[in-house]
Amino acid sequence: MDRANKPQPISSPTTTGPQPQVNADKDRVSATLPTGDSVEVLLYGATVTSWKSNGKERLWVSDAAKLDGSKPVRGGIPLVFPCFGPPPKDHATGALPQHGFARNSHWEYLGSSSSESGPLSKGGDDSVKLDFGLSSANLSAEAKKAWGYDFGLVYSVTLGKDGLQTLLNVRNSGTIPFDFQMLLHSYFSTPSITRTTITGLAGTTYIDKVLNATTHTESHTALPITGEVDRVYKSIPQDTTSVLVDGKPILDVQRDNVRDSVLWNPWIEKSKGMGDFEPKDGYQKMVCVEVGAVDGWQKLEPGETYEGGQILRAY
Ligand SMILES: O=P(O)(O)OC[C@H]1O[C@H](O)[C@H](O)[C@@H](O)[C@@H]1O
Repeated sequence: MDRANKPQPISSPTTTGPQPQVNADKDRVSATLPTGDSVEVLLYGATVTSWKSNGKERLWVSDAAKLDGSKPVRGGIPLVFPCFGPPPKDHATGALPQHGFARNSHWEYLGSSSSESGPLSKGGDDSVKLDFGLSSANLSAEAKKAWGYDFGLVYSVTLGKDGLQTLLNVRNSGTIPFDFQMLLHSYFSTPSITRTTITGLAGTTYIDKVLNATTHTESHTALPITGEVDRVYKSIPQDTTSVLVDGKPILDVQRDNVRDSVLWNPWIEKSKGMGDFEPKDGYQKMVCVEVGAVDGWQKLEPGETYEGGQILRAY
């Protein structure tokens, strides 16, 4: 399917009036709603690099992010699959790089569809869904050698009046089972990290990667971010984690069939150590709330599928 080269305005035969617009070229696909809300996805990594809602950019992307396919994008929503972090050496993913291969593989644009129903189309408003695919057949020789399973991924990015949904579908298309982890490594924009708090994690057990991977229980109803944070919250009972500024929500992150979330801000020293993190004080303007399945492994038998993701709502 080589539809990526042609611009693809879409229209629905059942409705009149302004319709969502979709444009695709060989590197990226973008969609804009009549309201002006928009999303942009780079085929490299199927990385969402922009989501504008009510006139505001909601994702943070580093000024030094590589968008040319030479390195995973520092910002937006990189996709982590089939391993999170550095994989354990004695595991089937052990030869893969940190966070796996999905974020640095070239995905195929599978096309768009519009819908008047679904979680982002309340009251019959149009939403637009963009589908992207990656399978063992179009993996680099290097990644295939490191992880030789037969799989198919479909990543659906749906822009609606009420928010953005990103959903990953994983299929085992081979004859032997495999284990995987997945994560949507979202970098959200905030006007000021010192005015930012995170809610919806209280009572949850987390691994603190800054404190030698020790286990703790979250005690804050509204968690301030006052230094480097790198935590894996496991089996979160609440559906939604929210980002607040001055005590008011700016964004809800709703887990969709996944139960874990990583909270990350590199703060001063870690930002200095990342060549693609600019400006160096950019840590003041971002926070990562990353939903996924990263506590242990998901096992897929031949022919089975798994689906998980997030629904984002901006205020
Ligand atoms: O630098 P990257 O490979 O993109 O990883 C960026 C970050 O991703 C996650 O949030 C991990 O929990 C962090 O430990 C890691 O530093």
